[in-house]
Amino acid sequence: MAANPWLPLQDAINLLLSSAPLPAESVSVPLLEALNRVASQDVFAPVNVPPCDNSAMDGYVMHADDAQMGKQLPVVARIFAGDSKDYAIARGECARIMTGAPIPAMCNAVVMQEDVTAQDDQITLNETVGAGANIRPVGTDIVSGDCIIKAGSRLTPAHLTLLSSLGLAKVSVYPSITVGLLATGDELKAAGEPLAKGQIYESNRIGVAALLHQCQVTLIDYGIVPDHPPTIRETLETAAQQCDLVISSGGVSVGDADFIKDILAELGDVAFWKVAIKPGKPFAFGHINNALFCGLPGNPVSAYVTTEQLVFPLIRQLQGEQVCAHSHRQHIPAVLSTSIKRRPGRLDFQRATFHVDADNKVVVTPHAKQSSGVMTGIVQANCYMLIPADVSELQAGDSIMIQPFSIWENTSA
Ligand SMILES: Nc1nc2c(c(=O)[nH]1)N[C@H]1C(S)=C(S)[C@@H](COP(=O)(O)OP(=O)(O)OC[C@H]3O[C@@H](n4cnc5c(N)ncnc54)[C@H](O)[C@@H]3O)O[C@H]1N2
Ligand code: MOO
Repeated sequence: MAANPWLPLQDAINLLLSSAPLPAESVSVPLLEALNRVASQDVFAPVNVPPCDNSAMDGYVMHADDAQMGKQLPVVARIFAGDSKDYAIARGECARIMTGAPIPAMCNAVVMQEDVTAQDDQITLNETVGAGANIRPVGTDIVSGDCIIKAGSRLTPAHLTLLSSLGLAKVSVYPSITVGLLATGDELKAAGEPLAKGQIYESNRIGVAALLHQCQVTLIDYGIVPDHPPTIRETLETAAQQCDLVISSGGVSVGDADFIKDILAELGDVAFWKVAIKPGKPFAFGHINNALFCGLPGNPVSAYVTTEQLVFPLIRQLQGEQVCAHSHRQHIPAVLSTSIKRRPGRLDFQRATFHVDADNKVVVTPHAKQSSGVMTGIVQANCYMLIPADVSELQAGDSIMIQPFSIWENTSA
């Protein structure tokens, strides 16, 4: 047997990614329904944005030769945003212009109204400006024909705003994937039920479901399943028929009621089930017929961390993103505020809090309680602090990488 039978995280993610086919189909949906989904086609701009040169300020528009301090100019027109008239503004004249209004022919400078003295229909300039001042030229943002969104990009509110600015009401995205969730364990009770001795409230399904909401999957809840192999088998078979991916929690370690790996091996295959991360070492991955299967550890923090570190990259690729095993999350360097001693062997995702100090240094402090049953640690933290597998000791002042919570690396193609 190998000295370290646990799979390094990168290898585990690479195995997950190599099992995740990219979606083939595409659906066109209204923009708001596309939020957090993945573009299935490159999007090319059908128009220029802005469509014409326009004013960036409320002020006065003129030829730049007239935009000299002390100059007096008659105001011969008022131009509003959306105005389609062709104004003829001669040299030695100007027009009142509002933000967003088209720049008339022969004019090439706008002076802000704060920089003029206006009286009756005449202004005196208190500033000199050059050609192009306060003008947003046609196509500054987007030139017609530009590729503005690449296939494989996850669509954010900014993408939707951009698409809308081009007059597009729909966008092509990859179809939703269906994910089944179940929690195994005789001790688990649903909220609202009384607890008998030794029982606990089940919390992993809601935590995982809430995390997966961020990737817009269709969820099917298979509930709490007792540690009874025939019932687990039957639930997994049903879920595998109905879902692209089935996720269970609990029963994946080595206890006498940990049946998940054996049932997975019976119904399909186990690609791996031990990953060198802490928390989250027992994590089973495999197939049941055409469905992919992830068996999360039962401890709530372990289930949460493995969802973020292992299930997310898998789902993102299943949804059409091209995911990179080592940069699917944003990492930033930080300075450790305290010394740490620990048992090496697994990449540790310690729950921690970072802040930026007076010298602009990012300083990170691990949470006092690192047990994989302590969910308050995650709630109170704002990042994971990553201690490499081979490190057993760190000193205050050492440099260390952190992953801020809820910020994904932009791996868009
Ligand atoms: N001899 C060994 N024991 C354990 C090992 C090991 O390597 N050797 N690994 C430990 C690690 S690390 C973890 S993580 C856990 C994972 O075990 P399981 O996936 O089999 O999970 P369970 O035993 O079913 O449950 C663990 C723990 O979590 C509670 N739990 C389970 N499901 C839920 C849920 N849906 N909501 C809330 N809490 C849940 C459960 O009651 C247990 O307390 O194994 C270690 N053991
Ligand atoms: O890996 Mo377990 O998840 O350490 O508690």
